[in-house]
Amino acid sequence: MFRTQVVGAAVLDDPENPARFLAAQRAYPETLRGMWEFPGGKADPEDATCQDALIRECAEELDVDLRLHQEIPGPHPQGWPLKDSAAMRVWTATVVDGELMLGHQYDGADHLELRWIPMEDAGQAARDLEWIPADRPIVEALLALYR
Ligand SMILES: Nc1nc2c([nH]c(=O)n2[C@H]2C[C@H](O)[C@@H](COP(=O)(O)OP(=O)(O)OP(=O)(O)O)O2)c(=O)[nH]1
Repeated sequence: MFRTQVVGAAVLDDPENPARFLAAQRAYPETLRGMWEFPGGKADPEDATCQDALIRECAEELDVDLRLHQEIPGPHPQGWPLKDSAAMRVWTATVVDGELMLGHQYDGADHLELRWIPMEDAGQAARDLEWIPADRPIVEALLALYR
């Protein structure tokens, strides 16, 4: 049992045949600043489900409405283990309303940058990013889904 439930979105450019997915560069805390992650956050007690939490977090952080597709199942029912007794459930998703503020258009407080990452070349571009270490197996699982 993990104390903190985190949820994350692997936002795809196309739900069936994705060429790119979205990565977000964290702005805080200082220990994670500059590292890349899946947009999302902590599920709140007010969220009826993890899916609701993920849609809410992405509306708040990215100002877009997501449709969720499939879960990228982790090794545990609570998803993928992170640090500090937290685990993250991750879904693939697409944007159904709103515009992503890419690159330096992004002016929210949570991230330094949002970037589309190409999935071609066996995911080399994704692997080259400095991910939060706990996210690396999730990135591999995402790439494997569409290989
Ligand atoms: N959102 C997100 N958080 C991740 C990922 N990988 C990872 O280890 N984490 C960690 C970082 C944080 O300790 C925690 C999520 O917290 P958060 O700061 O994003 O959540 P939140 O928006 O609800 O934040 P807050 O209100 O508590 O500041 O999970 C990831 O891919 N996405």
